Amino acid sequence: MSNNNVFAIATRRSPLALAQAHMVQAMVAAALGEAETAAEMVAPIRDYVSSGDRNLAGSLAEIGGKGLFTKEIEDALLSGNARFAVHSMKDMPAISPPGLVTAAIPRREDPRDVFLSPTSDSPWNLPQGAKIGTASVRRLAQTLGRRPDLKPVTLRGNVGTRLDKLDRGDADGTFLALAGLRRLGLECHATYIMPPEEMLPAVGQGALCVQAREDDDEARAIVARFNCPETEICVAVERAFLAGLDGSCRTPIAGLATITGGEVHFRGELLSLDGQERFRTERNFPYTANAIEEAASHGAEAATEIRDRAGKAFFDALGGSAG
Ligand SMILES: NCc1[nH]cc(CCC(=O)O)c1CC(=O)O
Repeated sequence: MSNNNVFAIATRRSPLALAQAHMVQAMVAAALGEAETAAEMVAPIRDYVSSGDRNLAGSLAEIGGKGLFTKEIEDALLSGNARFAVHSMKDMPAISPPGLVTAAIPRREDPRDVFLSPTSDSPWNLPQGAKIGTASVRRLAQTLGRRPDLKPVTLRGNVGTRLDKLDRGDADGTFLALAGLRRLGLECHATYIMPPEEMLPAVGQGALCVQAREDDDEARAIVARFNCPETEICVAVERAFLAGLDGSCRTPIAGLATITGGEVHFRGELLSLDGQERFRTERNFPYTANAIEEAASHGAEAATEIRDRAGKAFFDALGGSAG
């Protein structure tokens, strides 16, 4: 496993993944003290087609859930073909594969979801029985909870593909992460930014994960320079909450931590697939940089509370492993 001097960055080939990899490429060049014009030389981008991208039929849950979008890229790291990998934090499995670590979490982009529709200014104002296009069990449950009459349709594919499908009338409305739209320069397509009170985002949404080999001290030291301690704490709370509840994407789970005035504020929720059952909790605690484990313990404790309140029957009904 040779560490060549080039800091190659592995990524998926989708337009969003490439945009994110280019952002990290610029950060790596800056951390190395290189001019932006040298970025492609010092940190070339190597793109891979993931099994998640190859299997676009069916829902994520059916195909096999999280990990599908990360495996090929992680293999590139482990084999030494790349020094870094860039992932959406939202797509990361609960547990890091052996030999790899999250080496940096850059400052988070806006974590909120957006609603997109050619005809309606909000999901709540869609006509009776309208088609809502989403493959996300979380977004669907959160929507059906308030609008059980809406008809779910699958609208998978890259962000651009989904916008095309929406224009063609495959659905009357859909949801996307604001972060992704922004990174693609497509924010103008957003119809309505969902307040977290109306749609709590997915755990990790809007954050990036810069992964490296655990034993690659040189690579880890470089990206540590653009790690964002606040984002790291927020992601630690949210991911501990997710891990404590299930961690798969078959369960409608949402979680968002924010920091204001030196306080971490966390909200988490678990829903039934039809959104009719909903368990919410909150935690507030002082922000301390680097207190990752303490932050994670708040998320884990919030998960235990929700798990107890929901009860075994709730998880059995989901058919999940979170019994
Ligand atoms: N599930 C795919 C995925 N993974 C991360 C993002 C958005 C970017 C982010 O959350 O940082 C998206 C698309 C979407 O949900 O709209």
